[in-house]
Amino acid sequence: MSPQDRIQELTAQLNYYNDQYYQHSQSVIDDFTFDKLLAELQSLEKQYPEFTLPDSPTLRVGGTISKEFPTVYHRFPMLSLGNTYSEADLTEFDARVRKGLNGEVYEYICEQKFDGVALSMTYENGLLVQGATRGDGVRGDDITNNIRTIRTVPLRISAESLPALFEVRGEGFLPLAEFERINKEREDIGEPLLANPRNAASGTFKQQDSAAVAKRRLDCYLYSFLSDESVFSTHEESLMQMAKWGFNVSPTWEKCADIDAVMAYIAKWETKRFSLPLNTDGIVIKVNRYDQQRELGYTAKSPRWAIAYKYKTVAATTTLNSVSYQVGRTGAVTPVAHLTPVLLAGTVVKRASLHNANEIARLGIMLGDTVFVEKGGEIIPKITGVDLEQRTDAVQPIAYPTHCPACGTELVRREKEAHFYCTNEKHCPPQRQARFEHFIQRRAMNIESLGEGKIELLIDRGLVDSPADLYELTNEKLLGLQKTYPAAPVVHEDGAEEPGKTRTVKFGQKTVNNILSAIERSKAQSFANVLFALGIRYVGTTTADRLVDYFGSIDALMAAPLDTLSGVPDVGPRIAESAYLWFQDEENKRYIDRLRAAGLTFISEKKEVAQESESLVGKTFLYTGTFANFSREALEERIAANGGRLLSGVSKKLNYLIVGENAGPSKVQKAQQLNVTQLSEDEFIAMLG
Ligand SMILES: NC(=O)c1ccc[n+]([C@@H]2O[C@H](COP(=O)([O-])OP(=O)(O)OC[C@H]3O[C@@H](n4cnc5c(N)ncnc54)[C@H](O)[C@@H]3O)[C@@H](O)[C@H]2O)c1
Ligand SMILES: [Zn+2]
Repeated sequence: MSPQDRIQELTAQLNYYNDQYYQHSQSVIDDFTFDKLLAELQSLEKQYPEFTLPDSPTLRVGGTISKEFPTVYHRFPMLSLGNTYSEADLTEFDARVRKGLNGEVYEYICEQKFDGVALSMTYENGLLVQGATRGDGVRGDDITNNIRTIRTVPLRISAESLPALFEVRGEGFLPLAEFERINKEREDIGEPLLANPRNAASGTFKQQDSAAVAKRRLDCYLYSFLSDESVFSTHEESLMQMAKWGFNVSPTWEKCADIDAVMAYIAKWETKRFSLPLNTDGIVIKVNRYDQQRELGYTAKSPRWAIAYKYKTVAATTTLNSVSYQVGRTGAVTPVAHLTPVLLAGTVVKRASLHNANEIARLGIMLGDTVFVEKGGEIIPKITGVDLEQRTDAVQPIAYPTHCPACGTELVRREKEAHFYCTNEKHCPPQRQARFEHFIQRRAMNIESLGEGKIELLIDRGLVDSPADLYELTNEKLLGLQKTYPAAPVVHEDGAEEPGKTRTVKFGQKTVNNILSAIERSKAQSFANVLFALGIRYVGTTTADRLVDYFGSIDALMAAPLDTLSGVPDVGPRIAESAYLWFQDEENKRYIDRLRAAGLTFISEKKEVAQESESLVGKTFLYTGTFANFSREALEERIAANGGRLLSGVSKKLNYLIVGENAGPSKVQKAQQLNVTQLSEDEFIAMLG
């Protein structure tokens, strides 16, 4: 292929990857390969500048702006960072810095390279007025409402030394624990899993509904402070002061006197980074003094005073010994790879998820193969490929089961889905067990005292088959039950196995009392909780809330035609069909009858709001007009959830009138006459604390 053709090919390919990555939050290839292709293009363009295309990805900073959000111009451009995977390049970077600074003494600040989404936040007179994405570096998306949902981003900040106008920048991310929680929930209701925390964060920030964004607890680490006034003289000062002001600064940064100290920092964090609450993909090295940063300046894409060092993915090779199949709550069958134990980034790995049959086919993997396992930030490592050179004649194809490994029912594959399913929903043992676990969780019936193997024992002894049976348990049936379970073996770093401790589940009087009272209390759980507890595919807590708001009772819901169901806000045709079919099933109808007879709640009462804080306790409120961040309901909910009281009109008893756009003039006037304090929307938000 001629250089010109190759340049054309790479440009098209990389532009496609960039578009998928920044606009659609999808990684089609891994970062290392992406960076290699980009470097190849860069070097070809250097050799043959005449072939550089006008839309070359080397000319711009990553993402573009999207149509859905208002566009904002950055006061200071948001650049990318030069990056490298080699220490030799770092030494070169250091040499360039030394040369650029003409023999002056300089220091570096090393930080983690957080793997998320670059965010910019502008504060005016201490108030957060704008939050934006990096976009193309010059203009980004105005996602202020979404950024406001990040609890660690202060909505208002007051300190004497703060300039009237300043900007902070940082990385928005989805903490790993939150990512796992969301995926667990998605698995529970049968939704496809999110691929990785970075793409999930980027996708979340692009959502239009900030209430949905708020449900995912995003976070943000700040790493830069910008203002026209010169507030600091070093990056170090800015990090320390931002933390003091109450911004969320990760304490992982360090000052390094020279490039050797930088190398030591890199070595230190190579595996330690896996203990951080978020994914990182390297280290960012910055010259500490601002005057020296200015001296070194910028290229079109990135600062000359900083560079990112990226870690190569941590991989190991081991042998695939066998594959077992797990059946989840919704009947989805997931293959699990059993490996010869191998040490990977400080932990012993002996199992890896293979996701589904497609993944096995894609990898072309066979039993006995030598496989590559990689550790991303996720807790379960993944198999990324096969070392074909090591393949022997002894390998065996992986025989994907045609029948459920747990109950023998023939597996089916639904249209457009990657998983095979066992359809024996009610009686397949792992599905039944998972159905109970779903039922007793806090967000459902909250009978968690039945956790940790107790359900297993009840099922074992034939005391329960359906969750409705829980309501027929008695002291006599439970007291004294006992079973000892063999425990999983413990694997050491050298691969040696040791039998684990056995586990005994025992129902003493205290345990039985706890269980029976939790079961009794569960009858008071709200209709939304009960609806979620039923375990209808795709019906998560949010959908359950919507359905309850709309129908108010199980009878209305069960009588609803499919069309009505799919017309409910946030309930699409897919969820509607799943719910509709579930309620048509005779066995499900009997199940509901039994739960109803047991006294569970199947009708909604006035909506109760969960308490958020006591910041408004003892204060009374009224609002007028419309608001950027709240619907009327949401505003009323915030007042109640923070302990405030809503009044129905302006009177002497009123403390605050919250004034929005197009406020009613009579209310405002009366409030003025009675000396009632008026609040803007932002001021109200700040009061929430
Ligand atoms: N896999 C794919 O398909 C694909 C596609 C496009 C881009 N990418 C990846 O994205 C990279 C390009 O992304 P980019 O332009 O955002 O640049 P980058 O990831 O190389 O570095 C710049 C970004 O680093 C972030 N950052 C994290 N911690 C920081 C800290 N402590 N200080 C300063 N900045 C910090 C900021 O968001 C900043 O914008 C590529 O190198 C590639 O690895 C992958
Ligand atoms: Zn089964």
